[in-house]
Amino acid sequence: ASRPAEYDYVIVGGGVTGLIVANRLSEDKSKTVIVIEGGASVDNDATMIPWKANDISASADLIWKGIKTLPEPGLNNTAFDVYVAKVLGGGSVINGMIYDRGSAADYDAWEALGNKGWGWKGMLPYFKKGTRFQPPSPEITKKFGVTWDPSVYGDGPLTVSITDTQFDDIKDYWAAWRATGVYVPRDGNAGQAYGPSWYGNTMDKETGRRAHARYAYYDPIASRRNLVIVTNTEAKRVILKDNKKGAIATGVEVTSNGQTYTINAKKEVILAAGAVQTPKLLQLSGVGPKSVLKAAGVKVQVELDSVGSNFHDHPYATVVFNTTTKTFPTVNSLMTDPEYNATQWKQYEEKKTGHYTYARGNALSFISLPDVTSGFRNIANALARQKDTDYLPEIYKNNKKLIRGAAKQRKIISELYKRKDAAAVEYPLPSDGTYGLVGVQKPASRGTIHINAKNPNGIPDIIYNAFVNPVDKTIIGAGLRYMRTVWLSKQLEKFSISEIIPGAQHTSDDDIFNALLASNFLSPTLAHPSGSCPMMPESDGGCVDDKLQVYGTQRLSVVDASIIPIIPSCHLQATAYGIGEKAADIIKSRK
Ligand SMILES: Cc1cc2nc3c(=O)[nH]c(=O)nc-3n(C[C@H](O)[C@H](O)[C@H](O)COP(=O)(O)OP(=O)(O)OC[C@H]3O[C@@H](n4cnc5c(N)ncnc54)[C@H](O)[C@@H]3O)c2cc1C
Repeated sequence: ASRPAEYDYVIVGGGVTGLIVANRLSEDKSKTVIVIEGGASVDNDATMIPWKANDISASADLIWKGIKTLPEPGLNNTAFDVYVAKVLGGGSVINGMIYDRGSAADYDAWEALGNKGWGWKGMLPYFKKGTRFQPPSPEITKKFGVTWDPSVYGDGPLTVSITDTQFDDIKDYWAAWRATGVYVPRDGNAGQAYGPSWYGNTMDKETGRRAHARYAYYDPIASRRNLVIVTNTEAKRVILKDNKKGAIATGVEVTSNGQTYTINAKKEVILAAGAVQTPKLLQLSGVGPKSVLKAAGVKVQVELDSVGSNFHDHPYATVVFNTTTKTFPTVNSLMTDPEYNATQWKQYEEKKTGHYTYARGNALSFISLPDVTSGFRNIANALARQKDTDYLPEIYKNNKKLIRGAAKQRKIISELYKRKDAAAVEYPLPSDGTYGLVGVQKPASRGTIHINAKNPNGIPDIIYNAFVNPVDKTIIGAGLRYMRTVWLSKQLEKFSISEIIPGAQHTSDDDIFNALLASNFLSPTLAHPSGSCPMMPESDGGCVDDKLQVYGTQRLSVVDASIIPIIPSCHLQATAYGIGEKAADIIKSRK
């Protein structure tokens, strides 16, 4: 109760982007900043020990409960869990810890959609500003041929490191990838995420701990008096007052311990609640599609169909192989050998090194469509030839702006499909190839997030429409056939690899897709929800402009993964860290 109820900046969501913006805005002692976070501040083994990043069940209490998709029409009408972090630090506290940026072409695509300054050149300074690279030891660097480009990291708060625990078998998988002849960048994070590359983890080698957004951006500055973080507090809606120039955001209504109160914003309300919750909050505040708001009994303040449109992620297939190895230790030894486990745990406790500092690996292959298949032009042309209204969600049907924006995206994606310097498929580069992944990096399908008419404050109606656009299915087929050529190459013969799921007998696109579907080995989400309040011109169905302001409003912005117009070909956190840094500068420079 002693807390003031008015701040210059009210930030909703203390996740990756929210905490970066909070840190940077509160650098100016004359500005007051509050962050409203639904989760708690938590440190436990699951959030601190890198190896635990492999075990999502260990952090099961740190997600928003019960969030699921509606039945997905492209996936046998199955409903899927949607993992959304509920903890101070957001997704970075529970994610897989890999730090990888997209290729230059990915961000240039954002700029091509009309977002000035959001291309690779505009993003790189912010990627650098946020990060500090901790290399592996000289011995490990030499033994495994690890490469990186120090010029694309800076001296920032987030440590990105490659652990000295690597497993010998990865050398064979690297050899198999090299033998394909694809381009091998020195560091995919230098705008060259096409080809196999080493990548760091969000980890601090000095402490052996996961480095997350709270660890990097809040703990070191927690004593600032002009920055307040309230945890276990949920934002319910943004308060918007009518104004001649559009609805003006004056504060946020929150609940905590059963009490509801308002926190006023003198300068700006900044939404950083993530790509699932931000569109919900906007709609509960009266900003969104009229039909959705009316059905839910919410008064329309700003009619904006783009809120909750353009929703997408990286849909993927899990592929299972039989492999054998005589090597010791392997990545699995911690689980299979109690004695080894005990020595590794001791080493971690005493020196903060060893197997427990290994998260989910340090190498990934992002591969262009021309490298994946000689039929890349047919796929690109099939997408380009689709009608502007094909395969789009209902809300697009009568909205010329949404259709126009979707058509522009489709054109850009089909061009990216023809380029060798932009990736269409992801394959982790493992030290054990038992579980493979074929990840669709530039999906053409689009979904929506809309508040539920019967229970607007509850779980929203979430649908990815994954694989509804047939082009995405084709990419799974082509992607798997290409992966087989790598996994069955001479370089990997010693592992006696054979395919179990979907099974080598399935060779056509349809066959592969249907077999994966029948085994439940397809998913619409790699926990990279994006795009649900896209940054694009308003006339193209955008939700925020390139200064991150919500159309039709004043003093209201979005800074999280919702603004991503087209998902980059990479895991998402590095991009979210970059967006957070850039967003802070944009907000600071407002007149
Ligand atoms: C399980 C999982 C695994 C992942 N694996 C990887 C990976 O290996 N590599 C990678 O690069 N990326 C990964 N990601 C994705 C990455 O973590 C996210 O892209 C990133 O965190 C997005 O940042 P954000 O700021 O948009 O949202 P978040 O970091 O999710 O932050 C949003 C915050 O807002 C809070 N919030 C939401 N609604 C409200 C409300 N109404 N009131 C108050 N607070 C609210 C949430 O509790 C949360 O803390 C993973 C994500 C998850 C969940």
